[in-house]
Amino acid sequence: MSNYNRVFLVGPMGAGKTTIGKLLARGLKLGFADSDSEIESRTGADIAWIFDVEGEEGFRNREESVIDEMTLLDHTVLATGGGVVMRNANRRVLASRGFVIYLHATLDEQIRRTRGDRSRPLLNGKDPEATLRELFALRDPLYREIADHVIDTDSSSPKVIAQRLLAQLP
Ligand SMILES: Nc1ncnc2c1ncn2[C@@H]1O[C@H](COP(=O)(O)OP(=O)(O)OP(=O)(O)O)[C@@H](O)[C@H]1O
Ligand SMILES: O=C(O)C1=C[C@@H](O)[C@@H](O)[C@H](O)C1
Ligand SMILES: [Mg+2]
Repeated sequence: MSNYNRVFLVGPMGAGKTTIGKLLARGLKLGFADSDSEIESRTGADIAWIFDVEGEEGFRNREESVIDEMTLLDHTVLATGGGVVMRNANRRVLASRGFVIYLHATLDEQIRRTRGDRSRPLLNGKDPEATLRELFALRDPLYREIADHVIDTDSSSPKVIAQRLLAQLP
């Protein structure tokens, strides 16, 4: 994988966008950025707080403006939030401004990787597994719609997946 200027990672919660993104950026000698972290540092509050106070709509508004800016950063691997594909405007800029990689994880693996982590407000309800299932049914086609490349993350470590991406991509 060479000559990549902007790489955007999409996929569900627990797919490894943040974890693999850092390794991939190192391998590509690119910078790394994460839209969730950027939203938190701009707001001065964590995502759970933003959902509490401003609701999901408030978070999505912040996310849309951060995505519009960050998809213009050159020499960067950008890890996005799991719900980024819910807005048309985000899908449009991701698809048109860089190389989009969909990190795919099965529902079972999403459940395993997110269990007990309270930092994802959408999973703090009564039945996080049902929520992950519903979100995945809705979003999987949208991740695929904008992806230039899809990689399965279920059965390998983040390090191996990053290496595989470095070797596989055109
Ligand atoms: N391939 C993998 N194998 C095993 N564990 C993994 C793998 N990828 C990620 N993980 C683990 O799953 C958890 C979630 O990973 P990470 O935070 O990178 O996901 P994410 O896609 O950025 O999620 P979000 O959309 O919520 O930001 C972390 O504890 C990470 O170490
Ligand atoms: O899947 C989602 O909708 C989310 C995923 C996280 O990355 C955060 O962006 C936030 O918790 C919402
Ligand atoms: Mg992340």
